[in-house]
Parts: sequence; structure tokens; C-alpha cells
Amino acid sequence: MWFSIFLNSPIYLLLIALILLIKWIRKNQNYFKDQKIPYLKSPVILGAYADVALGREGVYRKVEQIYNDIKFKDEKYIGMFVFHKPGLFVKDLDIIKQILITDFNSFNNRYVASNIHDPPGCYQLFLVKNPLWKTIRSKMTPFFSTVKLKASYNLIEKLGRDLNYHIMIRFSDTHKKVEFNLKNLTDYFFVDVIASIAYGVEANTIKNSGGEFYEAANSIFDVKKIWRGFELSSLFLIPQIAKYFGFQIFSKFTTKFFYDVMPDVIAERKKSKIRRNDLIDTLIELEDELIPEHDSHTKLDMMIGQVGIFLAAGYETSSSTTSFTLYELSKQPDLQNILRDEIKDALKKNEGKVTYEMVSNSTEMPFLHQIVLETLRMYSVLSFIDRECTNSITIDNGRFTIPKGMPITVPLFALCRDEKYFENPLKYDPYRFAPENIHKIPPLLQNVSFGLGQRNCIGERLGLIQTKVALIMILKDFKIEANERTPASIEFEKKAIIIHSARKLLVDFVKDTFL
Ligand code: HEM
Repeated sequence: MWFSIFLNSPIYLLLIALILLIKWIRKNQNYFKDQKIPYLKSPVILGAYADVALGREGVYRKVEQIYNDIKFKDEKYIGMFVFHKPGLFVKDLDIIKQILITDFNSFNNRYVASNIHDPPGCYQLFLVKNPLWKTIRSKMTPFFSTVKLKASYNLIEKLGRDLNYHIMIRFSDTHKKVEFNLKNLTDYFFVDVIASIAYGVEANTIKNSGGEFYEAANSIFDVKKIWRGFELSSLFLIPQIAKYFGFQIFSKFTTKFFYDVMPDVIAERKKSKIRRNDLIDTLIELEDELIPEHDSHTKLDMMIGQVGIFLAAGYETSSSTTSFTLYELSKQPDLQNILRDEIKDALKKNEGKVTYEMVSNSTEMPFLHQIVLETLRMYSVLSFIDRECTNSITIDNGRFTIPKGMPITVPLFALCRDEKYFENPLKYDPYRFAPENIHKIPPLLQNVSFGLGQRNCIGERLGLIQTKVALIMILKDFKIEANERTPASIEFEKKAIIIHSARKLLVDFVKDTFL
């Protein structure tokens, strides 16, 4: 009698659920032991990223610590728990190449993912899963073609001149030296560039030291707000829970901003039939040709998704790269002088104009190119990239089969700072990318900061062009000097998804015009 009461009671059900949970956790925890794969022991459920989830550690630091963990010094890959889920942390360059390039078809999604409850985030190119990713990527690719980049170049160059002008007007006859916060300055410039070339909008961020577009861009990665930091880390590390908490890849502010502004911009463009060859034109084509099966609401979500990711991925990546470059040059005046001489010569040759050719290839201004590559190496703005295994596949001469669904981590930041591949890796040394030295770097790592394979950075060429324009427009008229408020070394923002300095990068600009 008492037994049947017990069987029908909620306690019984709870007990069963608990036993099943413990069994499941045990099975999970023994996964790598059973496979005889070296693995990182970590707290149950929270897994390797427990400290990140609790806000005690930055994800870039955690990934670096795993990579450098002495226990795994000679391992090609390490088992780890991405929260509850067994995942693979890959260190070996051949296996990285297999996953990202050779066997791309089995790893064509990212593990980080938003969910269907997060339009427009779930449709944006960085997160969207196949088959939709392939469709959107193929439609977006021509936007970054040489023809389109050349067509956009005049706008970038004009904004570069604006940047130069707005720095110049801070000087007066009595002030020959003015202090600037590098990250603010470069953030403003890149928001203006993306707004102009992608949406055809004059955001006037440099002129007004901020504005609505800047707020919209900045609030995406505003990890200083505790909840936003948690929201973003969860989307990257435990995408499964995102839908239960209603987490969004674009902040509420950014989402509202785009839904307020963009439908009118798109409608106006359709009505006027004027083509500007910008992202809006590309999106209108995408809507008409490639996604006819979706309703008009979903189509708008898809378009807004791309609008958002262009701002998110396009501004802070280049801004961090430019500000870290200027910071390093303030510490190494010799390198700065060599670069400024190269800029001076190139401007002389081109009648004072910053031309497309100067910034779109590595031959016109080789030292500038080496400088940017070295910054990207030392400050790989995305500290890791991830993939999800979509078809199980064998690696390491048959020693391990990666099962379908397993998350893969490729630690870009740590690879780029490994002394096995880069001598004296913490030294900022652009000469390692000089033609006579580059052979010392494994080919896979020569330009890894934009990712690898078919899912690499779609904006690589634009990123390089706009970064170089900003550097030339600044260095042609100003010397950058460290002052007593310039940080002695960089401390990264702990919770950053795109790496940037936790402290203001304050330096002096000294007027020193060439022409
Ligand atoms: C210095 C500048 C930049 C750096 C270092 C950078 C870096 C990266 C990296 C590491 C990835 C992941 C690649 C992978 O998983 O293999 C990525 C993806 C992406 N980037 Fe960039 N990026 C930069 C500039 C830009 C710009 C200017 C744009 C566009 C305006 C952009 C748009 C994107 C998009 C849309 C993706 C997702 C691609 C896909 O999944 O198909 N990025 N970027």
C-alpha cells in the first residue's frame, strides 16, 4: 500500500529524474576517458568555461590557458566540456587544416548559434546555419569584389580625410601636442565607414563624437553591462540555453534601432530605383532572388540580420586593429619613422592622394602591410573560432572519430602567440612578415586572424583597406607618442568577445605634416 503511494508520488518521479540525470552526467563525463583521449577535467555541467560563466575569467584567457596547459603540451587535441557537451580543442595545424579547409563540408556550421526565437540575430551571416548560410554567403560575396570595393573606396577615402580634419582642428597655435583616446577615435571612424558604404547613410560619428549609429554599434558588444556580458558569453558557449532565456545576439537597443531605421531606407531605395552598389542594393537582390519561399516578415528579419552583422563585425575588429597598431608604434618610434617614411614616399608618388592601390595590395606599401599583419598576429581580435561537426569524421590517422554535433575550438589568439611558430612572440616585430622571413611562419598561420576555409572572414579585404586608410590618414600628419598615461602594457577587457584594451589607450598626437 505505502509502496504504491510512493510510486504515484512526485518524489518518485523526482528520484527517477535524478538517477537519469546522474547517469547522463556520468556517461558524458566519461566520454573522453572511454575514447582514451586526453581531456581537461572541469566542474560538472559548467565545464571548462565555469570561470567564464561566473565572470571570473575572460574567454580569450581561458582558451589561452587551455592551449598552454603543461599537461597537454605535446597533445594534438584535447577533449573538453563546453558546458555539459563534450567538445574538441584542436592544437595541431594539420588537424586544424583538415577541419577548417579540407573537410569543410563536415564542419560548415559554427557551434555558436542564436536560435529561431532571436530574429534577426539567427539569420545573420556569422551565425546562420546551412543550407541558408550558403545562400546568404554566395549573395553577399560580390559585395566584397574588387569592382565593389573600388566603387566604395572614394567614400572610405573621403571619411579618412574627415578623420584627419577632425584631429587637425583639435590643434591650435599654442597646442602642438594633443592627447587622444585611440580606441574612441578609431571606433568613430569605422562606424562612419560602415554606415556609409553599407547603408548609404552619413552617420557623422567622428564629427559629433558619437551618435545613434555609434550607440547601436557599441551596444552590441557592451560587455561592461553585466547582463549583456552574460548574454553574449552564453550565446557563444551554451547556445542551447539561449532560447529559454530569450538571449539575443544584437542588443535590444540595436535591434530596435535597425527596425526603426532600415525598413524606410529599404523602401525608399526600392521606390527610387537608384542603385548605390551598397549593402542595401545587395539585400534587395537577396530578397527578390534567393529567398522567395519566406514570408515578408522573415525576409525583413533576414535583411536586418545582415545589416546588423556588417556593423558588428565591420567596425570593432578594424578599430581594435588600428588602435593596437598606433599604440605599438607609439612605443617603437623607430618602426613608426620607417612607416611614416614609406607613407611620405607613397604620397609623393601619388600627388598627395591616398589611392586604392596603396591600401589594397601588399606591394605598393610593403611595410604598412607587414605592420598590419603583425598587429593582427599579436592581437588576433577573435581569440578563437568554432565549428560544429555536421558529419562524423575521423582524424589523426583514425585515432579519433569526431561525432556529429561535437563543438570544435580553434584557438587563434594562442596559436599566434606560440613560440613554436613565432620567435619571441610577445615582441611586436613586423619584420617577421618581411619576404625574407615569412617562410619561417607555417603557411596556415601567415594570415590566420581572418579565419580559414570557406567560412573565413568575408570582410577581410575591406577590413585591411579601411584599417590602412585610417593609419595613413593619421600618420601622414601626426607622430604618435606615448605619454605618462599610456598603459605600459595591454590588459584586455576580460569579457570582450572582440579583443580590446580594458584601459583607455591614451597617447599624444604631435603635428608633423609631410606635404
Ligand atoms: C581587421 C578586421 C577583421 C578581422 C580581424 C576579422 C576577423 C574575422 C574572423 C576571425 C572571422 C571568423 C572566421 C572563421 O570562422 O574562420 C570573421 C568572420 C566574419 N567577418 Fe570578419 N574580420 C574583420 C573585418 C570584417 C569586416 C570589415 C566585415 C564586414 C563589413 C566582416 C564581416 C565578417 C562576417 C560577416 C563574418 C562571418 C562569415 C561567415 O560566417 O560566413 N569582418 N571575421
